[in-house]
Amino acid sequence: MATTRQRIEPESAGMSAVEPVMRNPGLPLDMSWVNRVHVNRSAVERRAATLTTRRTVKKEWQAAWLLRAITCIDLTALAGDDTPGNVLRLCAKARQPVRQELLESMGVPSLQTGAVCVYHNLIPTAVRALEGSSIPVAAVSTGFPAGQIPFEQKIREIEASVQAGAHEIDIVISRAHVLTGDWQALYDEVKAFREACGEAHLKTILATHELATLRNVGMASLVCMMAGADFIKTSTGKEPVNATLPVGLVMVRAIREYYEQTGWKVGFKPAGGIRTAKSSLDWLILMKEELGQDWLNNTLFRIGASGLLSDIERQLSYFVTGHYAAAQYNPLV
Ligand SMILES: O=C[C@H](O)COP(=O)(O)O
Repeated sequence: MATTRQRIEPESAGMSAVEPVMRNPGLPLDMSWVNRVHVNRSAVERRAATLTTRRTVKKEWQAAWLLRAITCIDLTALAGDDTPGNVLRLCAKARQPVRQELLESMGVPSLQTGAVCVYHNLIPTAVRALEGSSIPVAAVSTGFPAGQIPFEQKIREIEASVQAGAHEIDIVISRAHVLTGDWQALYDEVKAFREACGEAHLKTILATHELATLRNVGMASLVCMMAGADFIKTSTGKEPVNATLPVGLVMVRAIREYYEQTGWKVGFKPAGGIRTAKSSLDWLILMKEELGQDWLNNTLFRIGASGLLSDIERQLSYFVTGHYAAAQYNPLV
């Protein structure tokens, strides 16, 4: 039975109104800036390792941060066996990510995830299921996850997804452009994707594990932002290694530098393999420490995850009741 615990203030849970962020318009490719990117791997690894040990988030604050993490989740179904039925359940979960009795115990009237993320063919199902809510539908695109389809086909896929009602488009970059050092080709590709998106927001997936070096990750981050990316995203969730804190650190430092140089705020989305409440807190800590409060909301931060919500709900249930719910009472999302 849920008992009422410390009330969670909406602001600390990231549920108060957030100033709209003007979209990054991009700028001409500046190779002198891109070539200046240098990454000291051991310094990055040291900083990533200490980031999450220097700051701990306890009790009420932890519950507030977990609620905030939920508001930032791109709740994802990207499997070969996805069906309209799965996506309907996913959308219901996006509307009500945590049991109402738990929310009431924390004094939180309502909560929803940042977005629902699906393959192109399931956009209409998601759009219908989310009607009347403010939850955007994100679609993966451009031959996700490998991106090994012709350029024209990629453009048509983006246009078709926007036409079908997607508000956000998660594209994969051509890793070959990075691996061959053809930064102009990467810039041109992402700029064309941004144009094809129109009003829909563009998230550029770097698939960092396939970019060979952290320097390439930093350079690709910068080129995508120059080409007009609204978000830079770590991974597809399909690489052998997906979101890691060192890679995230390189990417958020690139975001910070881009902001300092241009005044434009670009969002960040770690994705792939994020399954525990503790790891969602680690990513929030990274954002707070490196980019500050402005990035701690779902206009500038998303977590791409298919299997994170159930652990967060389990931890919130513990916070409210003082014990963990038996496995059969935990949701399967
Ligand atoms: O963009 C989101 C990722 O594909 C999700 O990856 P995941 O299934 O490992 O959580």
